[in-house]
Amino acid sequence: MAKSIDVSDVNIYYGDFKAVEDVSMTIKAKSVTAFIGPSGCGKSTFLRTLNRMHEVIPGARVEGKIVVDGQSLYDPAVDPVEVRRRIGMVFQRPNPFPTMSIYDNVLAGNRLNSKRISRSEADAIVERSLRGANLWNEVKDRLGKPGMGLSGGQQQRLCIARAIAVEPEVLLMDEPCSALDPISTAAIEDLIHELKSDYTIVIVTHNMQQAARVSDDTGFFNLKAAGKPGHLVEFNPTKQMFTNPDNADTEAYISGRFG
Ligand SMILES: Nc1ncnc2c1ncn2[C@@H]1O[C@H](COP(=O)(O)OP(=O)(O)OP(=O)(O)O)[C@@H](O)[C@H]1O
Repeated sequence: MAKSIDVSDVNIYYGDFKAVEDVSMTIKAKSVTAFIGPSGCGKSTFLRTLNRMHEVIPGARVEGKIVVDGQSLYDPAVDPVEVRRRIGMVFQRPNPFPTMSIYDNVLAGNRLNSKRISRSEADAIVERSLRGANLWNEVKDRLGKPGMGLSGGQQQRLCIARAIAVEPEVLLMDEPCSALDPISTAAIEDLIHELKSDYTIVIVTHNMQQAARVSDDTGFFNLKAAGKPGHLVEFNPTKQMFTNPDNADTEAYISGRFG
């Protein structure tokens, strides 16, 4: 079940350095939300707080509140490992496990999470996930071959299959197309469009056209000055953001006048 995410007054630190300041927003369930903004303004840092990946960095911490469907993510009673299962992540560079077959790559998360999966259950998860990632037809005859033998775009779809195999509620994507050619990028964008009927998707992208094409809502992050924390300048429906933004800095960034 896709979930909404309510973020209130979030500050994010690396040790003493405040990287992101005072972010509040509501990310809608079953929609695509894009984060855009110049390099270093904290988009990836903020994304990683949404599934408690930020805190694996020594000294890193988060203040404020992030609530997923009524449950506070940072409540002491919440298990961060369970959070990362419910809120999956796809990274900039496709990262299939190099020694594993396509089949085992898809199941890697399930094998970490649960006790035993029968062969027929495993087969069903692999097929469902690869179909979900639009990769099944391309790989169904070579499931035992290494995941690394696929093209970059296929590897990224394999990583998406691995992420959806554990049936998360939310999918976080950190520049998922930045290492891909335009055809693979289009395939991933089509896939994002299809996946949003089942998942809440949050994507960081440097590609403004991509944000405009795939997202329903967009958040524009910026820095007040070098060395200052990043902050959320504007969060609005993507259509409005790209045609009639509220903020002059958003308009300057979108029209390519800075960043
Ligand atoms: N592991 C880390 N330790 C300390 N500081 C970090 C770490 N990762 C990021 N930062 C700092 O946090 C700030 C935000 O970085 P972040 O990577 O989140 O920005 P970004 O908007 O995603 O940038 P880009 O678009 O270049 O990927 C930057 O000042 C960066 O140097």
